[in-house]
Amino acid sequence: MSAPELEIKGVSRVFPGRKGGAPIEALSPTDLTLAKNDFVTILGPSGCGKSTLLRIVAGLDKPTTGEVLLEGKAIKGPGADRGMVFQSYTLFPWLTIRENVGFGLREKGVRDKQVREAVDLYLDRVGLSAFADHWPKQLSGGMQQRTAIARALANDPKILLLDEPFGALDNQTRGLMQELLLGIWEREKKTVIFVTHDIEESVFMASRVVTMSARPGRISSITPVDFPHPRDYHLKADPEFARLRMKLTEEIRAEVVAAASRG
Ligand SMILES: Nc1ncnc2c1ncn2[C@@H]1O[C@H](COP(=O)(O)OP(=O)(O)OP(=O)(O)O)[C@@H](O)[C@H]1O
Repeated sequence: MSAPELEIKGVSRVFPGRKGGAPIEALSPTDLTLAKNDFVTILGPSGCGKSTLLRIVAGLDKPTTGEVLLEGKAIKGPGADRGMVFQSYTLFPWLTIRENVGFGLREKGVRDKQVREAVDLYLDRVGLSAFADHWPKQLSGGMQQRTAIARALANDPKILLLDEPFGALDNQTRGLMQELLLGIWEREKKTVIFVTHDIEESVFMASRVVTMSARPGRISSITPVDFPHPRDYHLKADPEFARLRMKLTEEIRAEVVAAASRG
């Protein structure tokens, strides 16, 4: 295996209980290592700590124990080396699509010409060149998420962190977005962590599917997904794809049933 790109080592998170209640162990000590160009999807029932783990990797939250290393360096806070895309549309409404995509680069003091080149390149990659001068509110949800992906990529991060990025989209748009993101990943070879509730999506996108169980959140399985690239929607009809989807459905189902019986 090549040198690890990201190492999650013994990372846990305990939140203080509300109003004197018992503390909440959102994440029990967790280890996960990603190689460069890995595409890991994280799948699990609601409340199993997926977002907590992603926020810690992003540097938006601090672990109670453990540490996260990116290319051997401990993560201490948010940084341009990690690009985030959330489920809710997070574009700046007062900036045009072009200005949104170029925002991070401008903040870093990159020269205008380079900003323009990067913005043009990534708007082209997500198919939004014709909308560069529109405002976010003039775009559909899918187009806003494409802009958010272009914005994350324009900063040339080492790793992309996506928290249910297609969760609010209709099924058709979602399928197209999956192919679009995979196409970009196949080309750019970024390292990706992608949180989703959707089992089919988790298999379609991933090199490895990590499942998590709740209370306290922990990794319950890691499933390699070896289908070749480029992948397109025909893969979803493949018998081996159906077998993996069923295996994960059963795992997650058992988790949800167990969590419900714990009350
Ligand atoms: N700031 C906080 N304070 C207290 N408890 C929190 C906080 N953030 C998360 N939790 C709790 O930690 C647990 C894990 O939450 P988290 O949002 O990471 O789960 P998740 O798997 O991403 O859920 P979902 O799929 O519903 O988004 C939950 O029980 C949640 O209520």
